[in-house]
Amino acid sequence: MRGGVRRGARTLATKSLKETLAAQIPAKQAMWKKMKQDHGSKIIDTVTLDQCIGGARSVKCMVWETSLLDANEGIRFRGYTIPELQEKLPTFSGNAADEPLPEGLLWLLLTGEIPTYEQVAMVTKELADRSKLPAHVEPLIRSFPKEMHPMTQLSIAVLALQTDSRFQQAYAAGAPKSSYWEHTYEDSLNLIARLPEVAALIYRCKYHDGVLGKTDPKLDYSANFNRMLGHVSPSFDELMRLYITIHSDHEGGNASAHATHLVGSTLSDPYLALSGGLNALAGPLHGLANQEVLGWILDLQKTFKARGKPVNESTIREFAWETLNSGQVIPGYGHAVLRKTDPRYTCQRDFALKHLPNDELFQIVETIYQVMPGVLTEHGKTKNPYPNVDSHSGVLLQHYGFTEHEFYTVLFGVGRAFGVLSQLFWDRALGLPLERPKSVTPEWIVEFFKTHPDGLAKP
Ligand SMILES: CC(=O)SCCNC(=O)CCNC(=O)[C@H](O)C(C)(C)COP(=O)(O)OP(=O)(O)OC[C@H]1O[C@@H](n2cnc3c(N)ncnc32)[C@H](O)[C@@H]1OP(=O)(O)O
Ligand SMILES: O=C([O-])CC(=O)C(=O)O
Repeated sequence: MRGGVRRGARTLATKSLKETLAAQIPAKQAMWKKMKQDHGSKIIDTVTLDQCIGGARSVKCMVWETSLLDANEGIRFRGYTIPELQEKLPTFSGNAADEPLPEGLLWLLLTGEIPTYEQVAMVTKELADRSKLPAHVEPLIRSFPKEMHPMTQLSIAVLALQTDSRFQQAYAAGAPKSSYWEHTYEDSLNLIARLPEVAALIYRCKYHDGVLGKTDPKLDYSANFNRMLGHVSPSFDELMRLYITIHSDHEGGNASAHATHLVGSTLSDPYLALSGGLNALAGPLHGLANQEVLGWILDLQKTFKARGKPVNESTIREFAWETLNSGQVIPGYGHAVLRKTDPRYTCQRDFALKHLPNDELFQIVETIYQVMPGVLTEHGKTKNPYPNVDSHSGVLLQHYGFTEHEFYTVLFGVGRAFGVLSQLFWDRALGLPLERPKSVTPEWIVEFFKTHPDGLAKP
């Protein structure tokens, strides 16, 4: 099936992505309506004071169609684990051993169905057709000061793309609620289509000569993104396909997904909503951890070179304790929900074992993996001493000469757009309401426990 995705043309019998979604909406709306009628007033969770103060960990209070996280197993995208996606989603070459195409994942996230090669080819073409930036965006990116963080640049650039928002235009023209899904679809696809050029412009202007590499209509989304960034290695194209796929979604409660969903619930358009999500992703406890991990590893190397010692289990342990004793976290380890090694870490490790087994930084990451769970367990604070996705991504990028680690979270942001915008589509198609949980003051809590010393009884 080599080249099938590139050359696949739409046959008359094949519905487009938008037509497929339009056909799904009535049944989905009916399903949720019935769910509310049958079970709407029943209790599915309770909230302790610890959860109220502690970032709402594990409180079930939002719906998310596109993925679900299990603390031990990790993420499932529309019910599929990462190895299952790698087995079932179309690849660029047609070789099943290669990495899935994010265009196929987008079809899956939106529709819940594994796409055919033909459907994936349609998405590749649709994204390419939508990719032209509004004229003012490129000069804006070129005007950013070099020292501005790439995530700040990305968030501003996404806001600047908003001048083209179909949702905003339709809303201002009085569009009915029943049509919101359509405008959200248009904005979300346009936004996903335009992110690679925006990200590549930020990268080329901040670190290089400001000139984008040439795209090729025969290539897919990820390979063309790499070309614009200035990378031409087919093996790096494979990594980019995997990278975007695994970073796309992590159920609804993570900070970038939740922020996008929250902002979108006010009927802000997808550009405003995604920018909010990207701002959350830019925090070091969330997506920025991938930049921090690489920084930590490079510091480790530098420190022990200066001390005349090799990087090995013993010096990694020493450096980890220095980090912990200075009151900092070990980036790339721990997780708000996961309690085992993140399967996104494992699949990146598998990629490294296949493509770069002898890479020096990969060997260091392997040794850190041997040492760190023990150190963090001895430290005794973190509930999860195992690595998360951010622990591995940087060393893979470094291997392909993508050394500017301050930029890594931008790549995460491009991937995350696939998941959060797919959900935003369903938020509007299902008419989900304004999000507005209840907060309480410390005085309210004190008063509450005066009258309910044991709290409320469990149902
Ligand atoms: C894509 C992603 O967002 S994946 C996460 C990326 N972030 C990182 O890798 C940063 C490092 N990790 C962390 O800071 C945390 O593990 C988080 C933010 C991811 C999760 O935070 P929480 O859910 O609060 O974790 P947990 O309940 O285990 O925290 C308990 C304590 O252990 C500490 N802890 C958690 N992870 C670590 C770590 N990697 N290093 C040191 N201490 C840690 C917490 O800071 C907290 O300390 P405190 O009681 O003094 O406040
Ligand atoms: O789930 C979380 O809280 C953080 C995370 O790993 C992600 O968003 O990818």
